[in-house]
Amino acid sequence: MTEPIIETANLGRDFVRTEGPLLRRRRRTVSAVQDVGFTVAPGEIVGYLGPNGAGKSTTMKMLTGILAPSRGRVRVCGLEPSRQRTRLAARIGVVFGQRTTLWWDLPLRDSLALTRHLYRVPADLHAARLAELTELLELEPFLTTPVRQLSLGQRMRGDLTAALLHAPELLVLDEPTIGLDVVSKSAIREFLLRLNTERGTTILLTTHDLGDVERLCRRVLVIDHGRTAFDGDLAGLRATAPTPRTLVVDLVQPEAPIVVPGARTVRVEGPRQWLELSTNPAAVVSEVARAHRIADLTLREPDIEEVVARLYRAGREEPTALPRP
Ligand SMILES: Nc1ncnc2c1ncn2[C@@H]1O[C@H](COP(=O)(O)OP(=O)(O)OP(=O)(O)O)[C@@H](O)[C@H]1O
Repeated sequence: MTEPIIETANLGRDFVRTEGPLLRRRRRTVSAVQDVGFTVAPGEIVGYLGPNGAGKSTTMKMLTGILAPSRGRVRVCGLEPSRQRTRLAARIGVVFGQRTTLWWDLPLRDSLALTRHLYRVPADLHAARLAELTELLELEPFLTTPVRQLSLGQRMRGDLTAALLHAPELLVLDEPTIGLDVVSKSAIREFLLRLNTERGTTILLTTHDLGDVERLCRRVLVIDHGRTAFDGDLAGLRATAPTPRTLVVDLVQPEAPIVVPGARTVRVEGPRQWLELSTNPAAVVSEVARAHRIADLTLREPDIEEVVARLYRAGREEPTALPRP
């Protein structure tokens, strides 16, 4: 069996916070990450999901060596991140969507040249990789533009290039498409897919954008309150937190809310009605068609956002019953 590229077990990290009014300040220990355990094999794309404050960034920081764990085990590329940070930096690429590692005042090309020195990449290798990434990420039009003048999408492409010039085995991304428009998001996603399939680069990403998850992640890890709450594929996640499918009915003309067995009309807008299904869609469709004049019908699968939200709610109601694979 191949060695995992990421390995964590019983991983935890506490922070001491000072709280309360000035004269009665108290120190309180909070566990940002309580008990996280998962492994990632080379070549996987894994989405690391969870609500705000669940512990995603803290985990990422432990994986990349920025933070030392308070307890538990973490190995990345066979190294202990916080103790072997420099060696690890040569093997992984990291992009935090809301921050840039590029030099703000330099043209993108010069900023990327400095990155080469940082990672001690030989000049010819750097030139070849830069040419390849320039083509894949379409950097040419803005290579001479100072980083501060780049759009968010252009800067993200620059940051990805900087993270990949030393050809890392693992790419760790924290919110890689945050704030980007639809076209830029799609360009980044397609690029990441190619990187994974053509170069075999392993990718671990946090995201609140469920389009990222649906397009990229064959596997998702859900973290809630600092613990691994789910580890599996999207279909498994959907099955874990069953969320009804919706039948969208376009009637020929507006009508009162439809009443049929096996469905509940949850929304009406003019001639369009949304029916939440609790049974086989075929039965509902034939019943609706029998009793109403229909212009169009669409069956909608539950949005993954809703599925994840249901999983969080389930976790809060019954924390010990969280599904594990
Ligand atoms: N340096 C710190 N000192 C004190 N508390 C911290 C620190 N860093 C994180 N925390 C707390 O730990 C918890 C987890 O934070 P973390 O940033 O890892 O969550 P997250 O899942 O990345 O959230 P988001 O999606 O909002 O980025 C939060 O309650 C946060 O306030």
